[in-house]
Amino acid sequence: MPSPISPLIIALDYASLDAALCMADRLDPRRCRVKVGKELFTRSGPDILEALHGRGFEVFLDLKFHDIPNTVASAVQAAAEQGVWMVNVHASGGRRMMTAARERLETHNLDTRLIAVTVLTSMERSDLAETGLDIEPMEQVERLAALALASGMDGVVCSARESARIREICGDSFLKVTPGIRPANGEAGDQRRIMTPADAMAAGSTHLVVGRPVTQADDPMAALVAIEQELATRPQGQ
Ligand SMILES: O=c1ccn([C@@H]2O[C@H](COP(=O)(O)O)[C@@H](O)[C@H]2O)c(=O)[nH]1
Repeated sequence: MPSPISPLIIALDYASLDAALCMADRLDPRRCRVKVGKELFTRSGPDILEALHGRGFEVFLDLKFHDIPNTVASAVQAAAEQGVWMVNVHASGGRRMMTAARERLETHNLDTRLIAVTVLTSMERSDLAETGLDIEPMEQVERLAALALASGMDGVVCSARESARIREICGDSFLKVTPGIRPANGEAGDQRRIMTPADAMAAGSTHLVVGRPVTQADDPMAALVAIEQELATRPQGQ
């Protein structure tokens, strides 16, 4: 299947396979990738992956594995063997967990992108403090991104607010997959560290994850086209 040149990944956060495919059938796999998350996968199982692959989509399976190294490595292997383009783990699972996942993919010659979640985009400083980390999200994101790089990850999930800093620390080719994307004046909802699509790209994000701004819009296709136009018309060099 041809890789889309677009950085857009549409989050298919739906409660059924039929609802997700209804949306997918309006999308063009040459213009975006799609993301399958916990709700949809728990309800539909691997059938959704087969259906999306059959339609030509590259799929990011966003299950954020976080467990002991052997369990995570086996889950990552299972995802990759189902042909997903990208899968993720939590960087806070630590170096041995991430390394085990990387080694498992290499042992089985699986080329699925493997990335690690740093700090969820729904979290702000006060949320971190309640978990015992009384620091700015940026500090923890920097720490976990460096650990993810050292543990063989292809990139991280972070907010676009951290993309520029991660590019400095981890380089251009290290993927910065950024949810929390909101059009100007868009509703943040439960997200806390947000950015507009154009600003996120200018900051160095390599991929933009967009869910509700498209899927919950009155006219999802118009919302998607508006984002595509915002990206197409952003100033050169940004
Ligand atoms: O830190 C993270 C990690 C994952 N997500 C996922 O991205 C989408 C965002 O959806 P919106 O509707 O655009 O807010 C969603 O599937 C999350 O599970 C994230 O938001 N933040």
